[in-house]
Amino acid sequence: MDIIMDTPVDAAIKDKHEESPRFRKPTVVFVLGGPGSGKGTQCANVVQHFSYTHLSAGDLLRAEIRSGSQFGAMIQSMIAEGRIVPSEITVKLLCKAMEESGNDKFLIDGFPRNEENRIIFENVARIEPAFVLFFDCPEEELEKRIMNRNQGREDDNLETIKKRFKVFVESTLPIVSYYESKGKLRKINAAKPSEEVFEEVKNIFSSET
Ligand SMILES: Nc1ncnc2c1ncn2[C@@H]1O[C@H](COP(=O)(O)OP(=O)(O)OP(=O)(O)O)[C@@H](O)[C@H]1O
Ligand SMILES: Nc1ccn([C@@H]2O[C@H](COP(=O)(O)O)[C@@H](O)[C@H]2O)c(=O)n1
Ligand SMILES: [Mg+2]
Repeated sequence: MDIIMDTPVDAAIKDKHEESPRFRKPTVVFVLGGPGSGKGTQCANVVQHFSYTHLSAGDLLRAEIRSGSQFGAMIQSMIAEGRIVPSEITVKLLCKAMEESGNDKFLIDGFPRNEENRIIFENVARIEPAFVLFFDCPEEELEKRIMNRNQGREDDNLETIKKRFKVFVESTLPIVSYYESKGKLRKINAAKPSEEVFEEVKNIFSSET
C-alpha cells in the first residue's frame, strides 16, 4: 500500500482550493476512550440522531485483514498483541472510507491512538477535529465489559486486554491531554449506564453542531 504524502506544492494547491467558497472541509469528531469504554456503542447511537458517518479504525483494520490485503497478516498479529498498526495503513483506510462515504461529517472511533496517528492524519487529510469525545471509565469496569462482549474478537482475552490498557495509558492518554490543552476535549463519564452516557453525548452534539 503506497501512501502519498503532500509535497509543499500539493499543500499550496490545496490551501488555495480550500479558500474557494465551493469547497467545504469535512467535519471530523475523534472518539477516544479505553478499550471497552463504549465508543462503538455510542457512535451507533449518534448516527441515529445526527447526520454523521461512523468510521471505526479498528473495524477498518479488521476488514482489511478479511480482504486478503498484503498487510493482513501483519495487521492481524499487531491487533492480537494489542499494538498500534503503522499509521500510514490506518490513515489510508480512513481517508478511503471518508471519500467513499459521500458524507462530509465523520465520527472517527478509536483514532488517533498515538502521536504518529495524529500527525500523519493531519499531514495527509489536512483536517483538524471539530472536537474530541473522550469516554472516561475505570479499568475494572472496562475489563468486565470486554470479557462479557462475546463478539469473537481475538483481542478480547485477559492477556491482550492488559496490553491494550498499557498502550492506552502510554500512547493514547497523551493524545487526550493534547486535545485538552487545545480546548477541544469533551470528557464524558462512561461508567454510567449506556442510556445515561448517551444523554451526555446527545447534549454535546446538540450544542456543538
Ligand atoms: N455504558 C455501558 N454500560 C455497560 N456496558 C456497556 C456500556 N457501553 C457499552 N457497553 C458494553 O460494553 C462492551 C464494549 O462496548 P463497545 O464495543 O461499544 O466499546 P469500545 O469502546 O468500542 O471498545 P473497543 O475499543 O474494544 O472497540 C459491549 O459489550 C457493550 O455492549
Ligand atoms: N488507530 C488504531 C485503531 C486500532 N488499532 C488496532 O486495532 C485494535 C482494535 O481497535 P478497537 O478500536 O476496535 O478496539 C487495537 O488494539 C489496535 O491493535 C490500531 O492499530 N490503530
Ligand atoms: Mg469499538
